[in-house]
Amino acid sequence: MTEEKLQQEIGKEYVFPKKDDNKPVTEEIIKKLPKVELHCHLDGSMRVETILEEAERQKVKLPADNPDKLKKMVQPGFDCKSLVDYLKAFDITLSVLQEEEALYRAAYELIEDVAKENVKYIEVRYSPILHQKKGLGLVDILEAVLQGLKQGERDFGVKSGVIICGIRNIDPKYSMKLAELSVAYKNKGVVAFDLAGAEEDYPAKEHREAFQLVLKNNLNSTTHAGEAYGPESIHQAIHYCGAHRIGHGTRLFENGDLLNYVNDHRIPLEICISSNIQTKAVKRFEDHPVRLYYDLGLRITLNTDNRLVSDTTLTKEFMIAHEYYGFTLEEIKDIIIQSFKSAFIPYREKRDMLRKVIKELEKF
Ligand SMILES: O=c1[nH]cnc2c1ncn2[C@H]1C[C@H](O)[C@@H](CO)O1
Ligand SMILES: [Zn+2]
Repeated sequence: MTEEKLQQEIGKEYVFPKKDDNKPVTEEIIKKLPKVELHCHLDGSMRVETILEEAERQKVKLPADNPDKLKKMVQPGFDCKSLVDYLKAFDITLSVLQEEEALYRAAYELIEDVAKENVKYIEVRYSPILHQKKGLGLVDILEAVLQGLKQGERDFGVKSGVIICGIRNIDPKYSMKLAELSVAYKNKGVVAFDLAGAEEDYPAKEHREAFQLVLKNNLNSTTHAGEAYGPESIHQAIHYCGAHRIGHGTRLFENGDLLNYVNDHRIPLEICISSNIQTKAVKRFEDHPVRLYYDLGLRITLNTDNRLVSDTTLTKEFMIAHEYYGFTLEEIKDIIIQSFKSAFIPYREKRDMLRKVIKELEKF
């Protein structure tokens, strides 16, 4: 999109600012910065070795029996054609996530993994209804993950919250059940309700009853939107479902009026750059609107989406932000602070956490 076209769309004069912060940005530094992750799917972020071991333990047949081959099958990479194509990888991860032991392990290991890159707080999302193939109940599926996360916090010091996902392409009556589960676990580990899955042909407003229940019970919500469909999808997420944050929001720039609304209301965007290139939300890294969003003052956060499926880490995502869009160290620290501000943590607790984080960030 040309600069002129952008200005027409956004309805305000847009000037690309010059940045004169010359501090080096290296993987080593980014890894050490205290970070927060708000958009990370449990079933997309397992270790490949764990999938193999769990398959053996549970006698589940996988389409490949060694880590390299299996990786190729669960990492669609940049040749992936669409979101629907990308989501096929989850058939494999979900095949070994149908027992409490495996759910506990996946949650625990995710905390161990993110601790290695100094993530201080993570919101882990998944959809319990996708884990019922062996007959587990929704509460057991949630408890297993909560226990894994808690043990992870004890061992590695990373705090976390669960976001429960309804699925767009599954009957909305199940979203309602998941919304009820989310409300029942409010202040007991669940921090929000979300809607994931195939976006095109499955509008969020079909699930608005679930969102209404969540809202009326004073629980947070976020919605995947503007990833495989245009800004109309983001409009629905906000105005029909009352989403407090937007998952991706990649195509928000196509509607300047809505973009201004999102900006004015400080609605955070959970941006996942690598995932967006893979699902073809944007064609090339160069085309991603993250720089534009930041410069316009939108509240943005950087995330992995799926550590295994997208073959990434939060450190990698920040390095991409630096290498492709010129984010400086000061800007990266600013995004980290914005991310903390966007977390679904009670205000006073968040304020205290933020103070500590800012002190730590000042050392870099
Ligand atoms: O980027 C995504 N967009 C929409 N749905 C997604 C994305 N990543 C994962 N999912 C789906 C697949 C998982 O099974 C489900 C719950 O984590 O959410
Ligand atoms: Zn996602």
